[in-house]
Amino acid sequence: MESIGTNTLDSLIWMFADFTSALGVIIIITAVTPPFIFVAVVITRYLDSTRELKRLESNASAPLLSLFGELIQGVSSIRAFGLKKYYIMEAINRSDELNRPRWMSVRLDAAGATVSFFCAFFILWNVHSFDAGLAGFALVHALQFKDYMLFAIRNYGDNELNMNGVERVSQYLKLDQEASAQSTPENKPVSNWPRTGDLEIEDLVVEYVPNVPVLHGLSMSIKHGEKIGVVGRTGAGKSTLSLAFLRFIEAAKGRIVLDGVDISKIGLEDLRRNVTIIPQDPVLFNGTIRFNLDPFSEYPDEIVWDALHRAHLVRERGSQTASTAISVFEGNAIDSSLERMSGIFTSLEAEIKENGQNLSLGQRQLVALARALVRRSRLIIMDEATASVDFDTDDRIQRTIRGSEFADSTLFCIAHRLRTIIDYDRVLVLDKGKVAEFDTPANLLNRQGSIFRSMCEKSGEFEYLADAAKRAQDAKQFS
Ligand SMILES: Nc1ncnc2c1ncn2[C@@H]1O[C@H](COP(=O)(O)OP(=O)(O)OP(=O)(O)O)[C@@H](O)[C@H]1O
Repeated sequence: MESIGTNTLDSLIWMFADFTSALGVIIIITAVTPPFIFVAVVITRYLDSTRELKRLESNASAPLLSLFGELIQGVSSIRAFGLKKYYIMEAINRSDELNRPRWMSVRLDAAGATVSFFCAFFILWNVHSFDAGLAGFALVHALQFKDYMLFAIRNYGDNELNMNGVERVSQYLKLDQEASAQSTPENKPVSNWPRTGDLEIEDLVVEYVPNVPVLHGLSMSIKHGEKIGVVGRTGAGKSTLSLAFLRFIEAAKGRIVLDGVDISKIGLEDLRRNVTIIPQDPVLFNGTIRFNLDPFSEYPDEIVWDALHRAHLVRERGSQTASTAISVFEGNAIDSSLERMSGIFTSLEAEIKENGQNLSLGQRQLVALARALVRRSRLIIMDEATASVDFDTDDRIQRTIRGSEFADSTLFCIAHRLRTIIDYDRVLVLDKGKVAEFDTPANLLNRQGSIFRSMCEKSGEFEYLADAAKRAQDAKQFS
């Protein structure tokens, strides 16, 4: 964008100025020495190839520069593997490639010299019939011809590079746009929508490429507050389903109805404010932890602290205001509001760097979980949300999810770790974009030959999973 804004116009103007000047010179010399027109035609044809050479020169510089980068970063590995000779030869070859098009300037010099030569030759040939002033005028311009052409071609090359940026922007402009973010008065859901997490998925077909469905007509009915584990082989369509809930991909057919409202009919803002996704790699913003949990400052500090506590991002419960929570840690003489070693927050003003660079992936996932806790959405989707935390933390998070915090929320949890979802209400097994199995974990485990049973067997912890599923089933029957 910077090169479009600053360089493109300049190089365009200079290119036109230089080409016009070169054309002016050709006209002047041709007027004085008419046979020059033949030389001009030959030279212009030859200049077509010099433009191509300029493009080759630009292309050849990237491999050489990237080789320098590799050399600087990997110098110890190169020495360790004795690859010095290889890299020296590679550098020589790449700089040869870069220098080959540089013959362009030599050829241009030759072209310029040819122009001056022919001009001088013609003048001398007709020396008696020429006015001295006119001869000098033509010769001076003939000598400048080379410079004009050199700059015109240089600007032409720069211009081609800058135009790559313009071309990319124009491609982006042609991309399909998302649906409208705002609901219209006719399709705006009621203010407290969704009151329940009742969900109906009816014959849902989703495709990334037209007519190539990834989800093939999924249909299911989920009751308010149900916890659904979603499993399946890689590429089965689990993440696609989660993207469809937020309409990152629109349904090609069928619909998703949340608490009686077809989600495809409302504005994206209303939908995405009310559905929370905790993705595999959560996005965090540069700012404070408070800003990351509650960007629109809609909730009091107590709720934000509570969410941090439940997501295991503060050490002690204590009192839940910022000032008192800091005082809990006063004895530790913490000079930062984020304890670096443990990733525990001691102030809501703790800094989060761009994209959460100062947190581990597991900690970023916990922050995303805290975000969901603050919003208490009725529909929560966790896409491998705890894949990067240790078993113990995962276990505690699962207890939080099953606890009163999410009692009112319908939860979809995509998990490769089967123990994460083994005591959920139901397990959805996706296979090649279709519902292969959908039942309680205990029922699926008891069904000989079920995909879920075979996944549990292959996990190496079948006994544990079978026991946990049975205990969960018994607990539900008892309650
Ligand atoms: N952006 C995309 N464009 C085209 N096809 C895609 C795109 N993203 C995913 N797919 C295809 O959709 C299918 C389902 O992918 P999806 O990511 O939903 O699988 P998944 O079950 O979540 O896999 P994993 O467990 O590895 O995350 C795959 O066949 C994949 O190739």
